[in-house]
Amino acid sequence: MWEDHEVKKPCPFIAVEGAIGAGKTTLATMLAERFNFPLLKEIVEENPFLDKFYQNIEEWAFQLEMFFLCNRYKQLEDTVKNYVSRGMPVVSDYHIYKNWIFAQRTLQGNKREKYRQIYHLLTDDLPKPNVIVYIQAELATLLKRIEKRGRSFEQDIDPGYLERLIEDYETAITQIKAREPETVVITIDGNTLDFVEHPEHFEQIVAQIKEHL
Ligand SMILES: Nc1ncnc2c1ncn2[C@@H]1O[C@H](COP(=O)(O)OP(=O)(O)O)[C@@H](O)[C@H]1O
Ligand SMILES: Nc1nc2c(ncn2[C@H]2C[C@H](O)[C@@H](COP(=O)(O)O)O2)c(=O)[nH]1
Repeated sequence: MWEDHEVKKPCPFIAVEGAIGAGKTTLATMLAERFNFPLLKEIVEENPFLDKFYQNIEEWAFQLEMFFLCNRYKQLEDTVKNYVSRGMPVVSDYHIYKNWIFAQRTLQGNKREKYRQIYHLLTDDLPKPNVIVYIQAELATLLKRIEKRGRSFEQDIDPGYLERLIEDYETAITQIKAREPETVVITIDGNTLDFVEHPEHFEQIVAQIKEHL
């Protein structure tokens, strides 16, 4: 149980967010290790639609978004059962809202409306993270990191798509701040803070998070 407080604060459910390649998985893994919290990690490599999606977004968007949604729903259901409902902290490399951020960008018309209804049915009653670590990164940074990560199906991602996602994330974070004032949002400058190469940058982030735990 999480009972390490003089003033009662909620048990940490931390989500690391940011656009593709911002450094979510890397930072979430480092934070989980540092705080000794269980890590909830995105399933990417086994996704059967990602490759096809990047070749033809319009054709494959609905299948891909549904696959991500169902996978994350199952993962979060397990996380709630195993950790959150038992008062145990957890760190995740995504927020469930990510599904809707992407779906608004990739789906149109009837399919978007069908997806919206299913998204709300599945997620409205799920516990949401109470701390969001948002890694803000510009296009040049994302492109560099995507190249560094080297997944073949991501190497030809349209920079315009990434640019729009950067804007979508900015909008989404602003909306979350307004809608959920109780959620702590910590914004990290992913362009200048290099927590991979510079341990002192990581320590800076840890100190910022500790203030809210
Ligand atoms: N702050 C950083 N500085 C330098 N390289 C980074 C940084 N964060 C992540 N990386 C590298 O960039 C690539 C993408 O990071 P990753 O954590 O997979 O991003 P995301 O999960 O947001 O898509 C990886 O190769 C990782 O090692
Ligand atoms: N269309 C969507 N694509 C998604 C979603 N979640 C992840 N992704 C893509 C983006 C990357 O190519 C890859 C891994 O994601 P990272 O954010 O960890 O880089 O999968 C989604 O919900 N919809």
